[in-house]
Amino acid sequence: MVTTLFKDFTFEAAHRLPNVPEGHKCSRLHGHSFVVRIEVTGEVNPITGWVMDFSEIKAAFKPILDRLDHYYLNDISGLENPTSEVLAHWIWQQLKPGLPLLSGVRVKETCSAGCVYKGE
Ligand SMILES: Nc1nc2c(c(=O)[nH]1)N=C([C@H](O)[C@H](O)COP(=O)(O)OP(=O)(O)OP(=O)(O)O)CN2
Ligand SMILES: [Zn+2]
Repeated sequence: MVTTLFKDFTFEAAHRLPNVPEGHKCSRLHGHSFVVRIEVTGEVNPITGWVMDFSEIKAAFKPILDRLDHYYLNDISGLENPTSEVLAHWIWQQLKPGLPLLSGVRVKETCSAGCVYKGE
């Protein structure tokens, strides 16, 4: 049986979007309480009853979370234009080598807006 697990993380960060049209509100410095959902897809082990321990997802994501929480995202290499889309792709690239079962990265900037990246 194959299932998809998810684990949600939150972090606070500031950003601005440098490539939006002049006068766009997002060209100004502002912050979000970002919510990131990490999804992992795999076979359920018949003995443990899980694909992997949720704590393994937490451990894999922690070093990445620590690079984002309470930082100015534009200062991070690869996040010079930190849209939700760019951030989701960046997180995927950082996380996939250490979490091969990764199947999705969802980034929510606000309660009503965000994106999902599921690999190329
Ligand atoms: N496709 C994208 N569009 C926008 C992004 C993005 O990353 N990808 N980002 C922004 C801004 O960062 C903005 O802070 C969030 O956008 P928005 O949903 O417009 O924010 P509001 O809370 O002001 O939304 P309302 O529903 O209008 O209150 C913009 N667009
Ligand atoms: Zn924003």
